[in-house]
Amino acid sequence: MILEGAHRRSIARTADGAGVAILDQRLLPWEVKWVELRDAATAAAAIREMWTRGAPMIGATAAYGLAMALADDPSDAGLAAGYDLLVATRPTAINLRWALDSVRAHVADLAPAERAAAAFARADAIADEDAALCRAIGEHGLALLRTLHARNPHRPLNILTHCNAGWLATVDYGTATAPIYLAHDAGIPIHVWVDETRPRNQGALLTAFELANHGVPHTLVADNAGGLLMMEGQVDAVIVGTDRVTANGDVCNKIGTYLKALAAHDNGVPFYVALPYTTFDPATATGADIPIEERSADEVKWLTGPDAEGMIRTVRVTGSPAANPAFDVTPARLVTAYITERGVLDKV
Ligand SMILES: CSC[C@H]1O[C@H](OP(=O)(O)O)[C@H](O)[C@@H]1O
Repeated sequence: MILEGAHRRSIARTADGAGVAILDQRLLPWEVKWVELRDAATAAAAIREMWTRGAPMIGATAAYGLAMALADDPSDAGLAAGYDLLVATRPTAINLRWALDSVRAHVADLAPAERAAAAFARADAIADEDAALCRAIGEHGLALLRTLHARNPHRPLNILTHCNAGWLATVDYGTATAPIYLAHDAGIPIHVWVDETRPRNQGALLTAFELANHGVPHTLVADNAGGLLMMEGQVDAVIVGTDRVTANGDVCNKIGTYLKALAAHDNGVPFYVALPYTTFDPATATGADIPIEERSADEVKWLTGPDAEGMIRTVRVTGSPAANPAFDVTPARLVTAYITERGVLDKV
């Protein structure tokens, strides 16, 4: 099912203002289902179990989750318990901690009776700011894509992306996809190679869904195809999102990103990382210091999707042991530039 319109806001306050509505991304693209989160425990489950995902998106969700915690218990103990519950959901994306720290700082000195409303207001501001940041990333990235396309103006610009760094991973526009959307809308012929992104298949299920919804030409490929495509000259640039960029510019992103960066470096293909300031972590020195989330081995061993009758089923591919690191680290030396809301920077 295609959503009406193209990119859109992926989180919104409920009508009564007491909760938030998010898309259950585990069901996409087969079913478009908005679910309401009305307490901190449900918000934590939504993040931990990846009903919703993407660094800025889990930051916004956690911010609202802390506001809901304070609506239930505005005491210092309630603030601490809500913070601890939500910050423990996923360790790698710095946006989660950044957003929780921001809300906590905003309310800590307030009287308990004032905390929930102030926390919701701060969460609203975080969400609105993210949409604006991603739009600005798109504007700066658009200028870059115009320059790249001018080198071969008689054919579409070919971009490869990994995982989903789209409007589903943020409040709107996306980070890696924002320049793609704006370039398409500006009439620049663009085509996207979409890495399927095993094992959670965010590319196959989410990025392909987003691009189809926006009418952007794209081709789904196996994660291992990117190196050949670059060697054959079929990729003009790689653009990815990120979950954390450290003080020295190392980039933590979905598992497999590092291998794309190596292939890009070996083939002289520019490798760009798109991020808002909320994903930059100057307090962490290098990528070696980032906690890499290890998710359930079942994500590698099981597959979920519609059967011939359209029923969503999960099947086990193997009974063998499996390992499932969810992220890797691309050294700064392999990054051509960072596409940010402040511009395209050769270092952060
Ligand atoms: C714009 S942040 C997107 C970033 O988050 C994804 O991770 P996950 O799907 O596990 O939340 C992936 O690393 C994307 O690049």
